[in-house]
Amino acid sequence: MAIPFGTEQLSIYYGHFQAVKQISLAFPEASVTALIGPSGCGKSTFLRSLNRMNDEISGSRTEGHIWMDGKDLNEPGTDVIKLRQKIGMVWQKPNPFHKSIYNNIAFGPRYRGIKGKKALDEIVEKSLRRAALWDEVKDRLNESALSLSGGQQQRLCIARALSVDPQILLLDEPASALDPVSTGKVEELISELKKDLRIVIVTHNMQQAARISDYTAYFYLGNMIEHGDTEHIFTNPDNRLTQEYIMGRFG
Ligand SMILES: Nc1ncnc2c1ncn2[C@@H]1O[C@H](COP(=O)(O)OP(=O)(O)OP(=O)(O)O)[C@@H](O)[C@H]1O
Repeated sequence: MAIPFGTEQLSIYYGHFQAVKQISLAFPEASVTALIGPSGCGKSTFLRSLNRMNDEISGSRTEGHIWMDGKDLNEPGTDVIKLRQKIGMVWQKPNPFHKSIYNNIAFGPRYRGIKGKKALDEIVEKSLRRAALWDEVKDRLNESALSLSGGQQQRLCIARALSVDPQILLLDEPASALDPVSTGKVEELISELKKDLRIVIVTHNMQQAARISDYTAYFYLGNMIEHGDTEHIFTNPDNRLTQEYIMGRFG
């Protein structure tokens, strides 16, 4: 199968319960794909499976394929640590390490074997600049990351994911815990980052999905009901279920 990055017939179970049902979805480069749908429809489970994070949940099982550059990431021999460097993840609640701002960013590169101060300084600056946080923190790099505001902490988590040069960024409701100003900054950042990355975002915020995504997939009860250009999904969806959700008639 020649999908640069995407799933083929992906199913995910918790015990006997099937949370994700045979979803095939490709993620084009330099684009944002939004996963939308009512609570419990399988968005986060699907998102977490893309870098094999869902495997960490005991009792979960994934069937089908996750393709990246011709390799099936769902194969048992996959090195998940390396995989998670290529496919970074940012969670709903900012979760910086209890370390300095600098060491949050330097952690991943050090783990990969980069030890020199100059090289680490460069990565820290570059990652913070890419996450639009450098100007706000450049004079306090040795302070605790926990001294930052919630919105700054979330951009720090994005910078941390960027520090190991991922090709793909998975974002699970990254702005839902943030105030409108911080949300705007994260949205601007996503639009900037997509120039170099594939981004997949779970969001409950329809306006946000419409604003920042190029493609939208609508999930319902573990099925992907519809997928296509965001403009099409939001203005003239093919499926009645998608339309009802977008119009706020349920969910
Ligand atoms: N660890 C788990 N163990 C058992 N079932 C789970 C687990 N995590 C999720 N589920 C179930 O899988 C289904 C999909 O959950 P998931 O969190 O992926 O949905 P979601 O669309 O992301 O929901 P939300 O929008 O509320 O975050 C739900 O029925 C949920 O109860």
